Amino acid sequence: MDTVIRVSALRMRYGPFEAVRGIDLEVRRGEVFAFLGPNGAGKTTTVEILEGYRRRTAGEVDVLGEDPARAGPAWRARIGVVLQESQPERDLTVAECMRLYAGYYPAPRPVGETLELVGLAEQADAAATRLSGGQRRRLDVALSLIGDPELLFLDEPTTGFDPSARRAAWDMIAGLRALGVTVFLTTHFMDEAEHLADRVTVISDGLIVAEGTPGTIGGRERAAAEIRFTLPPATGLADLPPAVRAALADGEGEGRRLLLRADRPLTVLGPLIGWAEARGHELPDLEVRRPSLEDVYLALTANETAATEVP
Ligand SMILES: Nc1ncnc2c1ncn2[C@@H]1O[C@H](COP(=O)(O)OP(=O)(O)OP(=O)(O)O)[C@@H](O)[C@H]1O
Repeated sequence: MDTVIRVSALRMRYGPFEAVRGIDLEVRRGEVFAFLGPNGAGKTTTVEILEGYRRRTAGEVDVLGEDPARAGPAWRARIGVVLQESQPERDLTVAECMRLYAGYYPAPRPVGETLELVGLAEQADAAATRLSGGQRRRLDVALSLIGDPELLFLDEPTTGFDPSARRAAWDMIAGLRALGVTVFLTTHFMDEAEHLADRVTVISDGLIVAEGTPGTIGGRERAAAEIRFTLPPATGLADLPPAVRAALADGEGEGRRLLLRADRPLTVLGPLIGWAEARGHELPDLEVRRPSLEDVYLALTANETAATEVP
C-alpha cells in the first residue's frame, strides 16, 4: 500500500509543556484523512510539523518520501497548504492571482480548470478583494491547488460557511479525492468528517485516542442502538412486552417518553411493533438511532474536555 504520510513516536515540546506526546499516524495515497480533536489537542502543531513549518522535538516523520524538516522546494511544490489568513493581491482579479501563483510551480494546473473545481469559474474576472468570505476561502483553496499537489492540507475548510457553501466545499473535496489528491483534513465538524473521510484519527491531549473509519471508530458499529418512543395513552410500562421492558435504559422509565438500548435492535423492535399493531397504537414518534460520530467523539475526548472546563 502506498503511504503518503508516516509518523512514528512524534513528540513536540514547548518549553516544559509537551503538546504532542508520542503519536503514530499513517495516511494512504488517495484518501481523505480526517484529524480530529478538541481545542489545544495538538492538531495544528502536528500539521505544521508535517508541512515542514515547525521543527519537532522527537520522532520520525516521512511525508511523500522525505523528512519535512529537511525537504527542499521540489518537495514543497508537491504539497498544497491552505493558509488561513492569506491576503488577496491588491488590484488583481481572481484569474490574475491564480496565474501569479501558477508561476511559482514547475507544473501548474490550468487556471480555468482549477477555478471550475472550486466553483469560482464565474468570478474569474472579479477583483479578488471584492469576493465574499466564502468565495475568498475558495480562492485560497484554488491557490493551494494551482501547483497540482499530490497532498493537500485543509485546515477547517468550512468554518464560517453557510450550509449551501459547506455542501459546495464538500463536493469540491470529494472532487479532489476523485482526482487522486490525498487530503489531510482537520475539522471540528463531525458531520463533515463523516461525509468526507475515509479514515478518522482522534487526538486528545497530545495522544491518539482512536482511529478507524467514520463508521467504526470507537467501536461505533458495535455500539447499542437507542430506541425512543412515547407510551401510547392509557398504557403503562407493565403493559409492554417483556423484551421491551428488559431493554429500558436505567432511570429512563419515569416519564412517558422511553429510552431503550439494544445491541440487536430487531429483538426489541419486533416485539414492540407487534404489540403496538395488535392494540392499534401508532407510535408516531418512534426513533431508532445509532450513536453518531459526534457522540463517539465526545465520549473519546470527554476526559480532556472535562479537564479543560474545570475553572
Ligand atoms: N508556540 C507555542 N508555544 C507554546 N505553546 C504552544 C505553542 N503552540 C501551541 N502551543 C500549545 O500546544 C497545545 C496544542 O496546540 P495546537 O495549536 O497544536 O492545538 P490544536 O489541536 O490545533 O487546537 P485548536 O483546535 O484550538 O486549533 C496547546 O495547549 C497550545 O497552547
